Amino acid sequence: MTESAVLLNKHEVERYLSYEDLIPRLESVLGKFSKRDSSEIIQPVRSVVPIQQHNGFLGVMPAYLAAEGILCTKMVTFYQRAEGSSLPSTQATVLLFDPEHGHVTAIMDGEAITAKRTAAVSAISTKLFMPALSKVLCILGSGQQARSHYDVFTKLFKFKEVRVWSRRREMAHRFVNDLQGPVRVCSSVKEAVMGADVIVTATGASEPILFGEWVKSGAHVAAVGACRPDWRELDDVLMREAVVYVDSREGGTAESGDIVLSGAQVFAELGEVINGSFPAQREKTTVFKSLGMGIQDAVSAKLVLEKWNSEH
Ligand SMILES: NC(=O)C1=CN([C@@H]2O[C@H](COP(=O)(O)OP(=O)(O)OC[C@H]3O[C@@H](n4cnc5c(N)ncnc54)[C@H](O)[C@@H]3O)[C@@H](O)[C@H]2O)C=CC1
Ligand SMILES: O=C(O)C1=NCCCC1
Repeated sequence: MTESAVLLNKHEVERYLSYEDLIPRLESVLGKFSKRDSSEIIQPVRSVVPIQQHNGFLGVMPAYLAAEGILCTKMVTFYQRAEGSSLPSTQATVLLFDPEHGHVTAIMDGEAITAKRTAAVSAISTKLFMPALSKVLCILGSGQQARSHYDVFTKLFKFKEVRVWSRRREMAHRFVNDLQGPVRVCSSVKEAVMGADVIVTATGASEPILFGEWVKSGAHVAAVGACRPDWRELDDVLMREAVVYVDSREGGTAESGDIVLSGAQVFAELGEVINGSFPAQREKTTVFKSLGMGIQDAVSAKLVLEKWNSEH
């Protein structure tokens, strides 16, 4: 008879998951993943079930990390919501298993994990690729990812100015009213991104909203949305002129409309830069195209469970 699984809600997951603990674990697992040693890590590209009738998708994201003893899967739904909907567009649950015996050890909220680990990975890309002496951060979007990116970026980096643009101006104001620091609300994407050193795109857009002609040469773009092969956030000019990094080459090729439809070449994975096998071309305009990976959820969930265990 196995012990019953630990159940952790969003509030608990948020409390146990700190960026200080998470970032080094993500760097380490991204580096390991890029070595493609299948005796160490198994993580297929996620399976996605379209729910066409309701403008949604269900993604299943399993991962096994042998050395760490982590067996995990996240189930995530993502919907294109009507503007003003009060429902979150991304919802998720994470299951951890005992790899030796196969039973479930923890069931936890995956929304907080998805928000924090995605922002933490973007922060890793920004640390590697942002221009020296970066002063201006711009965030496009005002949802869950915009918020987690704001939190970690302003914690880790010293920007002099933060700008935000959202499709509906009142949503941008609501976003800003919830924050401690000063943020400038911009009325167009162009106004928001002109001269910015670091740009985060975290929207539900399916057509390009960010155009290369507006992006300062040498800027870094962390592109988080457009996770379907026919969706875009970035235009062809930006995709073709920038040095493109991804979290996983397989994910980028299968799921990113920005990569597939622009015909842009992927230069390297984040893990390949972390391992030193590819350079960080900091002096060039760079795009980190994030799709999200099961291994990122797996190390995050393990961290949460470790913290919970240490208190119980
Ligand atoms: N790369 C990754 O690992 C992950 C990516 N995502 C993706 O990131 C994006 C943001 O996710 P959340 O913050 O959870 O969503 P959210 O619903 O909380 O926020 C979405 C934001 O995009 C804006 N938006 C929606 N449609 C738009 C359009 N057509 N043009 C411009 N803005 C638009 C909304 O007004 C809102 O500000 C989504 O595309 C989601 O699928 C989400 C989780 C992980
Ligand atoms: O990695 C994830 O989790 C997601 N990626 C893209 C779509 C929403 C969830």
